[in-house]
Amino acid sequence: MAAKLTAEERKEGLAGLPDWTDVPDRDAIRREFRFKSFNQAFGFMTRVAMQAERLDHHPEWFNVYNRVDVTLTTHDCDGLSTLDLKLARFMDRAALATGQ
Ligand SMILES: C[C@H](O)[C@H](O)[C@H]1CNC2=NC(N)=NC(=O)C2=N1
Repeated sequence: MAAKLTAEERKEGLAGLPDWTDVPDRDAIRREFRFKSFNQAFGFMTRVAMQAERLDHHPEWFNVYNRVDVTLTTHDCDGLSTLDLKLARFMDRAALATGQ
């Protein structure tokens, strides 16, 4: 089971993820991705979905047309774990590769 990050690990991890922000009243992070089209947004979601299955770690997300709002947290430890940092980094790379 994924362990909750310590305050130090959380700070270090988030330093490398400047586009992600803390969710108020929840130990979670969020980012809003915007693409040129629904096709690009859904392509991004498809790549992320396959990685989420590989990691056995799944995003909370909401899509409208070209927008994908993502919240990451680990239900198993009721907070942020290394899996959230991993998935956030993957999403940042996938968004760049999609041509955001
Ligand atoms: C049984 C299964 O491995 C767990 O429910 C996994 C699946 N995906 C998950 N995703 C997220 N975000 N948090 C979890 O704690 C989690 N747990």
